[in-house]
Amino acid sequence: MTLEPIESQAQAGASGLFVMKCGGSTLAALPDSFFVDLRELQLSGNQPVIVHGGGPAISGNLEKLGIESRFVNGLRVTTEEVLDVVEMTLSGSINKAIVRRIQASGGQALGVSGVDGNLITARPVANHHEVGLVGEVSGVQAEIVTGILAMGYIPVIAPVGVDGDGQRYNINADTAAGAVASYIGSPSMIVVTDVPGIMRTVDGEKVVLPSVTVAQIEALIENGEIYGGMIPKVRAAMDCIQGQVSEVIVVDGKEPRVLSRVLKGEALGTRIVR
Ligand SMILES: Nc1ncnc2c1ncn2[C@@H]1O[C@H](COP(=O)(O)OP(=O)(O)O)[C@@H](O)[C@H]1O
Ligand SMILES: CC(=O)N[C@@H](CCC(=O)OP(=O)(O)O)C(=O)O
Repeated sequence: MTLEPIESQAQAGASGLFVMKCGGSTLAALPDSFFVDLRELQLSGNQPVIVHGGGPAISGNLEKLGIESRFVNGLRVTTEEVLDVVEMTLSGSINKAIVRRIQASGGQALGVSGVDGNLITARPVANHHEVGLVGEVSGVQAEIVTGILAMGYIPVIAPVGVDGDGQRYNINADTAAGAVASYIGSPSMIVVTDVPGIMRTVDGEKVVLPSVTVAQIEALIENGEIYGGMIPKVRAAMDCIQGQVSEVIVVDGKEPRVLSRVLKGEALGTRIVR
């Protein structure tokens, strides 16, 4: 398999619209300068949309409450009892912590979960017999996202979905972010995590792949070089890289001014392209 660098394509496009997924692995470690960079991007006419995770915080809260938690293929087995903690953590403390950090940097943010205004509608995943109340996205009310942007706020979205009967679902944050990017027609999605990109071992050394195509990803999953928490990211990328979403970039949130550098097309992290 050859993995040649591929030139960056759309970045934020003319609209300045981009979706950023922020993983629970990195949220607490994000420096204040990350939010200053975000604020400056917003001031210069970009339209950031944030979808966040919070897996480690959910696991911590479940442990404190003595509720058992386990994952099947990267998805948390979710009962109603677990879902109470998932919703409390994602839509509550994590969502509001991000909103507060943006506001403290001088930016304007409005936090919602996928439940608010039926923003993210969901249905049970195919393997719901194994994982319980985990959802896949059946729709996104794009006009809520664009409406929040039009008011001058950065939408901060927690990945909890709802169906027509009012049933809640736990949605993997990478999956939710990819769906939001698709439905709002964002040219790119930036996945901010705790590693410098998608890595593989070459001559016994770990190297970051500057770019990978959707076809190459399958081989990397097959040979075990992509595993665990990276799997939902690349699967979400494969699902959303079509239509208007032309690239998904996986980057480390601790890299200085990572968002503006990625949007300028700098070779940082891994770009997943068609
Ligand atoms: N090929 C790979 N390159 C880089 N990281 C990988 C790879 N395969 C698996 N991973 C794992 O994926 C993790 C990121 O996923 P996860 O912990 O779920 O983060 P997040 O909370 O940001 O969603 C990395 O810390 C690393 O352990
Ligand atoms: C179904 C499922 O597994 N949902 C995730 C939602 C949070 C998430 O995805 O957070 P990260 O991005 O930090 O991993 C969970 O319960 O942990």
